[in-house]
Amino acid sequence: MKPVVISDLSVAFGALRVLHDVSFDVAAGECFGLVGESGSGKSTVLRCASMLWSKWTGEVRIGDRSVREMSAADRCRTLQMVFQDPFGSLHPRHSIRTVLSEPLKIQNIPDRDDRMAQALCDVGLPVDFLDRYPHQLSGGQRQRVAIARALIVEPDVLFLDEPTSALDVSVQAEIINLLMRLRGEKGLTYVMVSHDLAVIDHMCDRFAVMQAGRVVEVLNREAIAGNGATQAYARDLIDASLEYERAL
Ligand SMILES: Nc1ncnc2c1ncn2[C@@H]1O[C@H](COP(=O)(O)OP(=O)(O)OP(=O)(O)O)[C@@H](O)[C@H]1O
Repeated sequence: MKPVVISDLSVAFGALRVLHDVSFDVAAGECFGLVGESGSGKSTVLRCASMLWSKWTGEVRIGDRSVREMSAADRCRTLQMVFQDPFGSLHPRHSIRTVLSEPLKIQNIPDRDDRMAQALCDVGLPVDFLDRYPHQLSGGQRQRVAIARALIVEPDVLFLDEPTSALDVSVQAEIINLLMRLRGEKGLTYVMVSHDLAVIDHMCDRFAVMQAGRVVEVLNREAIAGNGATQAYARDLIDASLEYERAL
C-alpha cells in the first residue's frame, strides 16, 4: 500500500491559473475524495498528478517517489486512472481481449491469458467476455472492463474521475461496492473526484472541498451528516447537498 502526497500543485492554461498551491495527503489504503463546483479544478488535479498533463509546478509523491522521477512504464504500474465515461474510454473496434492484453504487452508482463481471466473474475465478469466488443456490453459492464484494465498491471493507486456518474443509479451502487471490495482486497489507495456527496460519504475516509482551484477545507467523512465544515463555502456545499437529498 502506498500513500499519495500532493504539495503546492499549481497549473495555468495560458493566462488562466487553474490550480493554486493545492496540497493534501492521502494515507496508504485510504479513499480520499475531491468535491467542489464545476470548474473548480478537481479533474485537473488528477490529470496533473498522473502526468497526463505535465506542465505544472509543485510535487506529487507516491510512496517515496516523485511521479516526475518515474519512467512512463513505472508510473503506469504505480498509478492508473478510471474515467467517467466507460464508452469513451474503450476503443469501439477493440475486443475486450485487446483492451486487457495491451497494457500487459506494453509492460512485458507474462501469463497474459491467466491474468486477463483473473482480471475479469475480479470485476465480476465472465471470461467469455474477452471476445466481446464495447458496444455489446452495458454501461456498468463497460465500467467493469475499464476497472479491470486499470487493475491488470497491479497498480498501487487508482485515480477515479467521477467513476459512476455516467451510470444508472442501481448500477452506480454495484460499481461503488465493487470499487470498495477491490480496494480492501488489493490494498489500493484511491483519490476520487465526485460531485455526489452521497458517494463520497459511502466510499471516502476524508475529502477535500475545492473552490476556484484551491483546497478550501479537508474534512472527515463524518463531517457530512452533521455538516461539520468550518469554512463557509464547504458548509454551503454540504448544506446544498443535504437539502437536495432531503428533497428526493
Ligand atoms: N486543457 C485545458 N485548457 C484550458 N483550460 C482548461 C483545460 N483543462 C481544464 N481547463 C479549465 O480548468 C478549469 C478546471 O477544470 P476541471 O475540469 O479541472 O474542473 P472540475 O472541477 O473537474 O469540473 P467538472 O466538475 O465540471 O468536471 C476550468 O475552468 C476548465 O475550463
